[in-house]
This record gives sequence, structure tokens and C-alpha cells, in this order.
Amino acid sequence: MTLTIALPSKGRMKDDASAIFERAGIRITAVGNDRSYRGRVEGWDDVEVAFLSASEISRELGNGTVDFGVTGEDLVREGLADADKRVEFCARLGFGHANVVVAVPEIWLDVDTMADLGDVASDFRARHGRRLAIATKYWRLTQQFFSSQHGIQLYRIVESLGATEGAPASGSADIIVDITSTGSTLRANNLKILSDGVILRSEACFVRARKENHVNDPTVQRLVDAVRSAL
Ligand SMILES: Nc1ncnc2c1ncn2[C@@H]1O[C@H](COP(=O)(O)OP(=O)(O)OP(=O)(O)O)[C@@H](O)[C@H]1O
Ligand SMILES: O=P(O)(O)OC[C@H]1O[C@H](OP(=O)(O)OP(=O)(O)O)[C@H](O)[C@@H]1O
Repeated sequence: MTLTIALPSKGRMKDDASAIFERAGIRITAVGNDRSYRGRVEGWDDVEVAFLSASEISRELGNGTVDFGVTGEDLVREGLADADKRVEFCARLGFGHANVVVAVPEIWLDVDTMADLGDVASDFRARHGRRLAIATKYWRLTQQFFSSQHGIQLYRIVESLGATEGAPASGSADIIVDITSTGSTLRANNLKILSDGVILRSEACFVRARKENHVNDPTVQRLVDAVRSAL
């Protein structure tokens, strides 16, 4: 059986992902020319490589079109319901670190925790005639964190496809849930992270789609061992 590994074809994870595979002794060669989106692995005839974007990789892991992938934990947990049932996080790769956080305007002086935010959300309709609006592209993680973990039900999600940090200033939302690494975009937009508002500490992971045909395939474990040996 041929196993497919999906690697980032572009973006911030591409180079670090290739470096790990090189250190693991897994040499990838493009099929066709350098711009090709398929690859082979030297000496591993039963493995092929698909080059996709980080978010495509999490989707393809979820539907089992690929066997392994390198992508951000945030994209997997946001993209897949019951992520741990559908995929296995085989290794954390030590790059692509970023936190998914809840951030509010710095001028909300009385709001430092999720409990404070819960109080704001309860009063919001009475005060402003509408629900608290949260700008995010992380719908699933936001709902899990607010509703299931913190029992906050009174809010509305405003889908953001970019420049999420600008939403409170532009008036399209009151607060945000977004990814941050250095924190400079939050600071530039006068937003602060709640003290217990880190939803997920994400990094690039080597992820396996849980598939029945992996159970007796020795190449599956060999690949996982090789990647782990490079860390
Ligand atoms: N400062 C950051 N901002 C956004 N994402 C970051 C940051 N630092 C690390 N990441 C991680 O990088 C991953 C996304 O990578 P990237 O933005 O390169 O993907 P992409 O190629 O743009 O994918 P797509 O186009 O499909 O969205 C996510 O898992 C995210 O957690
Ligand atoms: O904490 P910081 O280091 O300031 O990084 C956070 C910012 O980086 C990302 O955007 P990016 O400009 O990379 O574009 P993207 O949303 O397309 O990834 C992310 O969406 C934040 O806006």
C-alpha cells in the first residue's frame, strides 16, 4: 500500500518542514519538475509526497485522502470535529509556534479574565441592545472555549477572513479570537490577551490520519520513528 505524506507547499512552515525530513534521512524529490505538487522519497518506494497548503493538509488528513501531514495543531483542531478521534498527533515539531487567544480592547480596564468577560457578555444586550460580537476565523475553537469550557453563551461570532485585530477599532466586533506569535499585531491594535484567554498553544505537528489499513503496515511506524529521531 502506498502512503501519502502531505507537506506545506508554501508559507511559513514550508522550509522548517523540509529541514526536519532531511534530518530524518527522508530525502524528497519532486516528480516532474521543481514546481510539481507531487514528490517521491528516495529509497521508500511505498511513500509519496503531496505538496499542499497548511490548511488543505488539515482538511485532507480529516477526510483520509492523505496518511500523514505536517501542519499546525490549530488548523487541525479548528478544521476537524473530534480531532483526536480522527487523527493522531505523532510528534510536535518545534516550529510554527503560535497561540490562539482571546483579546479585548486595552481600555476595558475591568476585564482581565474569562469570568470578567462572562459578566460583560451577560450585561451586553441590556447595555448595548445586541450581543457581544467576537471576530474570528476560529469558529470551532471559539465556541468550544466560550460555551463548553467557560459557560458563556451570550455572544455572536462575526466571521473574519483577515485583519481580525482591526475589527474592534472598525466597529465590526467587540473582541477577537486570533493567532498570535510575537504579540506585536495585538499591541499595535491596542488589544490585550485575557490572563486565562489562551485557547491553544499551537505548533507544527507531524499528524497521522487514523486509518484501518495503517494497523499492520510497518512503514507507518518506520516513518513516525524517522521523524521523531530528527527532533
Ligand atoms: N504569526 C503567525 N500568524 C499566523 N499563523 C502562524 C503564525 N505563526 C505560526 N503560525 C502558524 O502557521 C500556520 C499557517 O501557516 P501559513 O499561514 O503559512 O499557512 P498558509 O500557507 O497561509 O495556509 P493557507 O493559505 O491554506 O491558509 C498555522 O498553523 C499557524 O498556527
Ligand atoms: O503576534 P504577531 O507576531 O504579530 O502575529 C500575528 C499576526 O500574524 C498573522 O497574520 P499574517 O500577517 O501572518 O497573515 P495571515 O493571517 O495570512 O497568516 C495572524 O493572523 C496575526 O494577524
